[in-house]
Amino acid sequence: MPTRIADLHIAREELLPTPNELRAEVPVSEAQAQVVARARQTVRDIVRGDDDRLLVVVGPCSIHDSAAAIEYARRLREVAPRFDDALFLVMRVYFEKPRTRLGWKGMIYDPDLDGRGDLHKGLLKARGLLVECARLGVPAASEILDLVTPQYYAELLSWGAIGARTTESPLHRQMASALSAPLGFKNPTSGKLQTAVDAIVVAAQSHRFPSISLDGRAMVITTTGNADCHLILRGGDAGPNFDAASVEAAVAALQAADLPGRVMIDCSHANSRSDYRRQPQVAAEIGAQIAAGSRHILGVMLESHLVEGKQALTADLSALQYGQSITDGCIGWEATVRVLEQLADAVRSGRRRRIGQNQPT
Ligand SMILES: O=C[C@H](O)[C@H](O)COP(=O)(O)O
Ligand SMILES: C=C(OP(=O)(O)O)C(=O)O
Repeated sequence: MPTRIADLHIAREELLPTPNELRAEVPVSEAQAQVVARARQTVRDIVRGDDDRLLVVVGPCSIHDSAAAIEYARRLREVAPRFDDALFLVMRVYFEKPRTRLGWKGMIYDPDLDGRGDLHKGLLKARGLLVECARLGVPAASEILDLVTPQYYAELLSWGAIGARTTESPLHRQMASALSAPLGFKNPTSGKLQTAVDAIVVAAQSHRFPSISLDGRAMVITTTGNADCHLILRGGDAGPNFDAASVEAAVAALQAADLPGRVMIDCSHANSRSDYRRQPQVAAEIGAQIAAGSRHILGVMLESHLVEGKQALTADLSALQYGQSITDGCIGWEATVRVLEQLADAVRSGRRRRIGQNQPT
């Protein structure tokens, strides 16, 4: 018997459809592609400071129920025109969750919420939901965690994130250099800003690395680099980093690397000390900086769902409450609208203040 040295820890192997096959099953129309392309251009303009509105990435911590996600998207579409002069709303449509230890890994990995891990179904549902968002005219945002799955859906994103746990990963940085959407790098969970600043510099460069083709073959791609990456302050081990002094420190770190001194601030995660009820207060303090005329804040992130709080995922799926998160706690819909109103007022006040002081708007 030959000595077995391969696949000692593989229990099962199953084929997935190729990205092209999945794209054919859930196609994107020209009208939907235009929604994505237009939203990306607006996000790009905001990131570069050519559009003085605030980018607001808002929505559930994770999607586990397509119906609730579509209801959320509809509500966002309904309120968006009220804020259009001040805010550009992009919905969090997050399918892949990086866990601190163990836990549900998101809709792509486990769409049936039962641990079976039907990735084919997960990819179909994820892509279907992104197409539906585009059909509704709602720009979508997601964290890109896996290195293979983006080929199945990333062309539908208007904004992407590399999370706190992967900002230091060279593989995620080079993957970011390939992505077509503008993208934020979270500061790592340690809170060390330089890691995310380095990531932005790396992602802007061209890289050559192995990937999977749309026909499902191994290939080498050469990227041109993604020039539309920015920093997201999400707090860290030492506590929050949304206050004016932290923003100033982040701006200095970016400028020292010859990058524009502009950041997005996450109101959740370590900035809320993982308590969703603190998000409105964090947003209010960010709003105060914007109202005082700061142009350093390009965007804000909120974890928000139809119903506030979070619930445990158990084997009894019938016990799940519709519209409530099964990962991080979220603010509810009414609180979300109030936060959006306050942020929009802050943007308008900041504009007036800069005009009064003859500063560039
Ligand atoms: O936003 C999501 C969570 O904060 C992240 O996935 C980590 O979650 P966990 O610490 O509950 O695993
Ligand atoms: C996982 C997330 O955040 P972070 O990477 O900051 O923990 C998230 O935004 O869903």
